[in-house]
Amino acid sequence: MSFADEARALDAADPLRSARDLFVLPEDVTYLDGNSLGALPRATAPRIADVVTGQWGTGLIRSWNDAHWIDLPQGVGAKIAPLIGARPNEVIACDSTSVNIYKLLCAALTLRPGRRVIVSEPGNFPTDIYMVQGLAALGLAEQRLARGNPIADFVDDDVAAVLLTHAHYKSGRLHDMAAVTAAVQARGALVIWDLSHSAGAVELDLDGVNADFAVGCGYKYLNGGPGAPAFLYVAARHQHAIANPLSGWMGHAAPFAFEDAYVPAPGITRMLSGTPPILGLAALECGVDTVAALGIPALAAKSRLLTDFFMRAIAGTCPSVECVSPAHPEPRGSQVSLRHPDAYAICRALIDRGVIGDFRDPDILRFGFTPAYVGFGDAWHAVELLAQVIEGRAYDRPEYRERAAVT
Ligand SMILES: Cc1ncc(COP(=O)(O)O)c(C=O)c1O
Ligand SMILES: Nc1c(O)cccc1C(=O)C[C@H](N)C(=O)O
Repeated sequence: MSFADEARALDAADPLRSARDLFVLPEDVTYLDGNSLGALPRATAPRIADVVTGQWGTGLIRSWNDAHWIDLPQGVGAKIAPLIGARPNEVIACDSTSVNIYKLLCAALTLRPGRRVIVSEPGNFPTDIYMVQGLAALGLAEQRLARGNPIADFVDDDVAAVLLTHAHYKSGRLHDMAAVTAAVQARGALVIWDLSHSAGAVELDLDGVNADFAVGCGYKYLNGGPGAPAFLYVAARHQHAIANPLSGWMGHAAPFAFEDAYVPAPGITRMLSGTPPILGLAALECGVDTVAALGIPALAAKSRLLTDFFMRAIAGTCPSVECVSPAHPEPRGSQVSLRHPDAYAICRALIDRGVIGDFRDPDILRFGFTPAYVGFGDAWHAVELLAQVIEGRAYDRPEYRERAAVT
C-alpha cells in the first residue's frame, strides 16, 4: 500500500477524527507545532468573552466570589490531575513553568536539609538548568549535570533532587519515569519531573510511580494559549512539609486576614504566590476540558500511530534526513525530530508553504503531532512537501536563512 493510501485508511479508522472540529485551525495550514503552542479550542473565545464582558465587565470585583475566580487555580489543577495520574488536591495551576520549577527546587532543598546538589541533564530544556543556576548564584544550591547514564549513578549523599524533563524537547525521547524515580529515591533524593512535552499527549501516572514533584506548561498539549499558566504537582505526602520560597499572600492560610506573619495554607494552595491570572486560567480550563473530553488513552494511542506512520513515511521518502527520535514507540513522545544541515531554511520554506513545524539549534527540524487535531493525511502531506522542498532545494533562498527572533 502507498503511504497516501495508508494515510487515508488510518484517517478513516481514527476514532478521534472529528476532534479536529473542537479547534479553530486555518484551512490552509498543517499545524505540527502544538508541542510549542497548542491550537485554539473552539470553546475558548466565547468563554473569554464571557469572562471579560460578563464576569469582569458586569460582575466586577464581585466575581472573585460569585464566579469563583478565587478557586480557579485549584479548580483547573484538579482538572489537570487525572490527565497526569494525580489526585485533584495534588495539582494547582499557577505561574509559569520556570517559576514553578524554582519553587519546587526550593521545596526539595527544604525536604533534604544537609544536601544541596541538584542533578540535571546536559541538554535539558534551558530554563530548567538556568533555574538551578539562579539558586546556585544565591549560594542555595549546587548544580551537577549527569554526563552519562544511568542518572541515578550521579546521585550521592549530597544530592537533594534530580530535575528532569520527561519528554526531551529536542528529540522527544521519554525517560522511564517509574525506573528513574525509584532509583533516585533509593539514594535518598527527590525527583522533579518537567512534563511540559508530555502532559496532554502521553500516558502519565505520577501517583503510580510514587513521584515527588512535577511541573508542566499549559500552552502546549493542554492548549491553554500563549503564556498560559503552568501547573505544579506535589505528592500529597510532601504537602504539609514543604515551604514555598515565593511566600506571597495567596499562599497564606488566611489571605484576607491581612496578618503580618506568613502562615502557609494547608495543602497544595501554599504553592500559590500572587493573584491568579483569571483570563489565562479560564482559557487554560477550556484547553484542559477539551483534552479531558477526548481522554488520554485515546490521544496517546493515536499519537503513537501518528509518529510511527510519519517516521516510516520519512524513511521511505526523504532519505537525506536523519530521524533523531526513538524508533520504538515506548520511549517516544508525541513529536518527531529530524536532522538536516539546512534545517532552519527548510523549516522556513515549509512554513511558507503552510506546514508549520519548528527548528531547534543547530540542525533539528521538529514536528509535533498533537493527536487531537493532527490527522494521518496531514502527516503524509508534511512528508511529501518536505521531500519536494529538499529535492528541489526550494529552501535555498537568502530569506529562509535569516533568523527570526523566535524560532
Ligand atoms: C521542558 C520545558 N520546560 C519549560 C518550558 C518553558 O517554561 P516557561 O513557560 O516558564 O517559559 C519549556 C518551553 O518553553 C519546555 O520545553
Ligand atoms: N514558550 C515559548 C515561547 O514563549 C515562544 C516560543 C516557543 C516557546 C516554547 O514553548 C518552546 C518550547 N518549550 C520548546 O520546546 O522549544
